[in-house]
Amino acid sequence: MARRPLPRILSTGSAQIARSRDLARAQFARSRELARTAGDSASDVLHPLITITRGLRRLATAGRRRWAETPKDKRGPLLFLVASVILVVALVPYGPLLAVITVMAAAAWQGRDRRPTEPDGPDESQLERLRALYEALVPYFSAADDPAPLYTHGGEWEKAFPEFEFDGTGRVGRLLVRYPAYFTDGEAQARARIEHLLTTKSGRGREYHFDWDEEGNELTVTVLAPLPTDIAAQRFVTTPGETVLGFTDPSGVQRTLPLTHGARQLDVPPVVWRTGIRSTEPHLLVVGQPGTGTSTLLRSIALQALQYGDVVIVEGGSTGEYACLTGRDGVLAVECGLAGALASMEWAATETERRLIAVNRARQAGNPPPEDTKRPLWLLLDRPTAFTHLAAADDRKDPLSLLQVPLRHGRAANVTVVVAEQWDTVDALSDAVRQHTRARVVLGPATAGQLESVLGAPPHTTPVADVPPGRGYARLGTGPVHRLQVPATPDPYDDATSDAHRQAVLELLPERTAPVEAERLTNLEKAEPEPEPVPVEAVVAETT
Ligand SMILES: Nc1ncnc2c1ncn2[C@@H]1O[C@H](COP(=O)(O)OP(=O)(O)OP(=O)(O)O)[C@@H](O)[C@H]1O
Repeated sequence: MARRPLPRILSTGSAQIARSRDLARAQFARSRELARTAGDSASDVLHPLITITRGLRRLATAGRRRWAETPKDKRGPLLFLVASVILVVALVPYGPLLAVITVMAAAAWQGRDRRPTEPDGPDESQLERLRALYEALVPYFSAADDPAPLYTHGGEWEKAFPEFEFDGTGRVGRLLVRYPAYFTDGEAQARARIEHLLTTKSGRGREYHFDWDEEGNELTVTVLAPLPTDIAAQRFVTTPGETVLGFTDPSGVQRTLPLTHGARQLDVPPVVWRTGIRSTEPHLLVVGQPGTGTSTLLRSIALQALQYGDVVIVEGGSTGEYACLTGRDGVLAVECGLAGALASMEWAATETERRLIAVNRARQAGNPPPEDTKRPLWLLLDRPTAFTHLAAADDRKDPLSLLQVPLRHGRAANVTVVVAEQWDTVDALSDAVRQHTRARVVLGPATAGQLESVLGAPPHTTPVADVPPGRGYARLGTGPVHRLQVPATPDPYDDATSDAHRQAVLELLPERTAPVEAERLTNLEKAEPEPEPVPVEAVVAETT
């Protein structure tokens, strides 16, 4: 079909608009150029005056400091000496003129710019580093039949590295690498080879971020600053339903969190996990090696959850790391034994069903959800697979199998499940746990394969050799993989805990209400009516 021409009035009108827009842009550029030239000339003319003024200010400050440092009993003689000098200068022929010239010369000398002049380009050792990097990349970024290769031995590295920055130690801090279009940047293995090479050649012991621009055939390598490891647990500025998992890089998230760090106030980018009815990642799985901080993360989550909800803790490690929470307001149970874990999980499954039925009934009657379904309930399970083995040996039900209902219907019933497991037992987790925990955290050292198996995507940063406790990666659903540092939330009953961190955790603990709390769960169980079958359509509606 032939394209119809634009009506004449429209085409001439739009051409005029475009012409006037070009004219305005050119005028704007010209006036900006004029302003810049005028600014440069003014600063050239005024430069001596600026230097002398700066020098006079420095001389005055030095004089004031000298006066303040002089002991009180010596100030009288000093004043007398200064007055005598002024008198002599005033009486000597040309004295005042000479004095003014001397003061101006001294001020000019004092006011000179003392900043070390920045070198125009890289120094010899930095050039050597760039050349070495370039040479190392030649075998990966060249092809025998390339008529104009960007990478050749002894070639021009300046074309391959158009932008670079060095840090204070003389190592590369940021580098823009251009590569030929035929490099297979879509293949994970090809990328990994380049990333590994750049990491080793640019200096080990640091974390690097790799940003591949496939369209532009460019790779930006950035050295990441270490995440702060000593931020103590505290009340975070969040809304109900938000949980701070830890802190990350400023480039990864839009938001910052005001924090207290010792005597200082900081704004730190957080990884915030949203739970509740509208959450797309209603449950969390944390995996790590022993001692990497998984229990610390669960304690941090518990302290935040207790602000607005109730918490049930099931601890398979039996290390007593949650003893500080026992009997606190809102802590329904802290279970370390199989019988207790089974009872808690049975109650949790029944409670989830009860809430679901109540919410569905209210909806069908056109009413808002009842009040007793709104308070968030958190089930925190630390190494629950330990009970799987015990239950099998004792011929009893596996507490993990009871998690199916809270995992499946928890979102609609305001029930959130957090499971922490170690690498060696992670395979023992049920399918339901894997399927419904869409928020994921990996703490401590892990191979690229392990990270991908839990997070579902590789991180864009390199791992460090020495990983501090609480360091790892977080991914919420299908979002980006963030570097993560969990806030220091140690067990306050641990002797190794520092006083400042112990105090920080103790201040966040709710009031102790035991022994009433110890009986609360049992009472709840007794008062619980027999669960009614959940209407199938309603459940489907909730979970989609
Ligand atoms: N975010 C953190 N900041 C500072 N120290 C931490 C952090 N996380 C953990 N630690 C310290 O590391 C040690 C181990 O932490 P944690 O007990 O939480 O690890 P874990 O993975 O649960 O291991 P385990 O199950 O063997 O106890 C503790 O001394 C703890 O204080």
